[in-house]
Amino acid sequence: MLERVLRKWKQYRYRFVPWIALNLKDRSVRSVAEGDSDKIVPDTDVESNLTRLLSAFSQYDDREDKRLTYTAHALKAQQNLALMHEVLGFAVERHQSVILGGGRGVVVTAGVVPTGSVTSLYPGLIYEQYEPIFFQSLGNPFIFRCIDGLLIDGNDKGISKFLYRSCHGRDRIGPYTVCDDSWLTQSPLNPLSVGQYVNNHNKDYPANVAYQEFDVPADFPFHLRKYLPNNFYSSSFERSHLPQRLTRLVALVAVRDIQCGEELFSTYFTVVH
Ligand SMILES: C[S@@+](CC[C@H](N)C(=O)[O-])C[C@H]1O[C@@H](n2cnc3c(N)ncnc32)[C@H](O)[C@@H]1O
Repeated sequence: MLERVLRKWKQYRYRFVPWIALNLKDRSVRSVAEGDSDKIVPDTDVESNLTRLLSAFSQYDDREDKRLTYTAHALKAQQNLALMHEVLGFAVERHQSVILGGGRGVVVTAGVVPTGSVTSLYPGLIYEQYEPIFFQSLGNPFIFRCIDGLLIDGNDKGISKFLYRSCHGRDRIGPYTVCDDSWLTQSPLNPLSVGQYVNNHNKDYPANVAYQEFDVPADFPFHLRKYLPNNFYSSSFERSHLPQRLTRLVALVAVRDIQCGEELFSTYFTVVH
């Protein structure tokens, strides 16, 4: 009996550690097959969705990554939100959740999201299982666990914010940045980077998006990397013995059409069979 319980427990690829500890009684799970096959749509679709949108941002952007003034930053964020609507046919933004006590959530503020679209991305600093994340994880509800054990810290405050900014600066190549840190502000320059605010579904609000993990291939256009909201905690030198991936992204993919005004809800629990 105990063995069965333990086996079942180990099968959980729980996404948010503190949340699962407090809400076991409310759980409902999304099943995925063995391996990393949590694919809602082919990875190539995720990549083409992204490159289409990021290329549109890039067309209106300077090549070099200068620090913007507060006003210029806010204007660019608004411009990119409008471009998102134009290119993808919808826009999403942070908003008070419809769930009482649910804090912030993410809402479709324009257009309709077609099934299979990338609605948002889960931003943050990526840790290997053996890397030190203890202090960052204290009281932090934003640690996302990937199916293969990688952890993504999507907290936009405190030590998490400090570490992301520091790795963002470390990995600059001359004047160019290889990831985006504007998701740490109120106005992300890539409006997709709000997936960390998506709340867990409940019986009144079933899940309308699901997490899909995606490794960015080495031939991803360099000039678009500055819009990607993830980076590794360890440097490329420290990672030289590991599988080569530019970064890990977690896309929240629509599992049905989502209308304007609806909030996005995911499933924080995933069982791998
Ligand atoms: C990843 S964060 C999501 C963003 C969060 N709502 C916020 O305001 O920052 C996870 C936390 O959101 C809250 N949350 C998520 N789903 C919820 C739900 N269905 N009902 C109430 N609170 C929820 C819990 O506090 C959880 O620890």
